[in-house]
Amino acid sequence: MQDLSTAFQKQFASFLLPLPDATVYLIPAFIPAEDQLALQEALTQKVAWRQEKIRMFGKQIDQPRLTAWYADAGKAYTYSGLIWEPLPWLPELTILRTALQELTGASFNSVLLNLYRHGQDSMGWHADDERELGQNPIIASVSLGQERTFSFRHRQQKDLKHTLVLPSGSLLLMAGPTQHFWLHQLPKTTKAQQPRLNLTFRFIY
Ligand SMILES: O=C(O)CCC(=O)C(=O)O
Ligand SMILES: [Fe+2]
Repeated sequence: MQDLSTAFQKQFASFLLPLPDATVYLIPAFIPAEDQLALQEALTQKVAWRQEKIRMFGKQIDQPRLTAWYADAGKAYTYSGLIWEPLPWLPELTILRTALQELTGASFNSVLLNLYRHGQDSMGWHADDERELGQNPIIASVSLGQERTFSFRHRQQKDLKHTLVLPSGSLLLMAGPTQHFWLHQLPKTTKAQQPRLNLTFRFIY
């Protein structure tokens, strides 16, 4: 099982969200403001974005976002009922992976990227609890571009909810029992119009 380093836990204690049964940190300025736009543009251009389909009510419909998956060779991942074959790491992704590993003390061997083209792109309620992520996965989620609302909902205590805003350059780190007890989503909005990139770094066993 993976763990956040003691150094990280000390340094970022004040960024820990007050959620029961969860370990979630929101670090607003993980990527310096002056680097955000260039990184967002490079990834938007270079990433091999795909429009995947999902089955809904027996029909094939477009997922409301574009996606891509980069990982170490030999890793296959099932996500949203799809089997993903990894693409080799881009330099920009390697730099981010290394920075995240140094910051957190955790290891990451894959990254799922989401491109929300406008406010009608979204991700529904789910937990990142696939078998290959192991017991208490550490998921490092980096956001670039349009800030969007993100919410948590407790699986058993239905009145427990938490909504936050993910600004450009932020790092949302989910660890411990979070996926076991909570669902999360990125809802649609009529407000946000600009694109948003999201990168979730994971460790696949
Ligand atoms: O776009 C986001 O912030 C959420 C992405 C997410 O939950 C996922 O990729 O599993
Ligand atoms: Fe997720």
